[in-house]
Amino acid sequence: MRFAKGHGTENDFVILPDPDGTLSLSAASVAALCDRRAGIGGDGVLRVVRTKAFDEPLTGPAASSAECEWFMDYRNADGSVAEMCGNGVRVFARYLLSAGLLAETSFGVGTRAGTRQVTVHEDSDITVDMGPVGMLGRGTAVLGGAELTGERVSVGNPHLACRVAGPVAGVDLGTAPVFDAAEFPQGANLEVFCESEPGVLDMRVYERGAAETRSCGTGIVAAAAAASGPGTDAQWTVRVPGGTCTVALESGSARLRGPAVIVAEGDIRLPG
Ligand SMILES: N[C@@H](CCC[C@H](N)C(=O)O)C(=O)O
Repeated sequence: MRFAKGHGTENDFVILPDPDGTLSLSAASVAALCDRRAGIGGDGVLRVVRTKAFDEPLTGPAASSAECEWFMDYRNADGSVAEMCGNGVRVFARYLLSAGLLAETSFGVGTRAGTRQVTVHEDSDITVDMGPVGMLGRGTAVLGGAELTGERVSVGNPHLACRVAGPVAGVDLGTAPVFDAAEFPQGANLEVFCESEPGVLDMRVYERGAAETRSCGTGIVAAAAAASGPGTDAQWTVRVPGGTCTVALESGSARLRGPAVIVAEGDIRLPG
């Protein structure tokens, strides 16, 4: 089958075009595709399916085919399903355009968290309207035996965004954080961030279902929201190991802007 590979600030994805929804994608197949030695390698898989052909029952705010022709079926590298992926939506949009599946510069993309509106800029950056940002109160995780406290934030998917005192490079993200199951029944993504200069955050992330990645769009929004405080409108530049994005927080919603590129295309026999 055809595949493409793309990334947004080095959060990288295997893209599988499946317009008519005929592909049966097991967790084992996803993990094999994302394997960096035996597969293509990626932090996740973006299955590109027409919204009207996406037949999984949706529990959250459903994306309708009237709002968006295409649905991003997101899978983490370990094969688990996620509600949303901010960098993934940008890369998904770039793929739709480069594959000639859409020609507009503004359109909706379906996700399990609802439709996300995308705008493609002349400098080739892409902005995603990330929808409502839910500030859910304080939360904790244990990382390497030490307790970290931060803000629980929903960006369609769950996050614990923790402000740390020192440079984020000093935080050991080599082991999986342990979350309180009462606070995070579905698990969570963990962000550590500090304000390196006014209006600029440095951030690293340990992603649910993938370990440390070089960027996470929903995590960038969660860190910006945690740094601002509930109900505060603000603009942030967020630096991650894989690059830089900007976030605009306004009236409880967020817009995320950053790059997205397709780096390879080819054929692969689907593993599993
Ligand atoms: N990298 C993504 C988030 C992908 C999903 C996440 N690991 C989860 O399980 O919630 C992003 O750019 O937002």
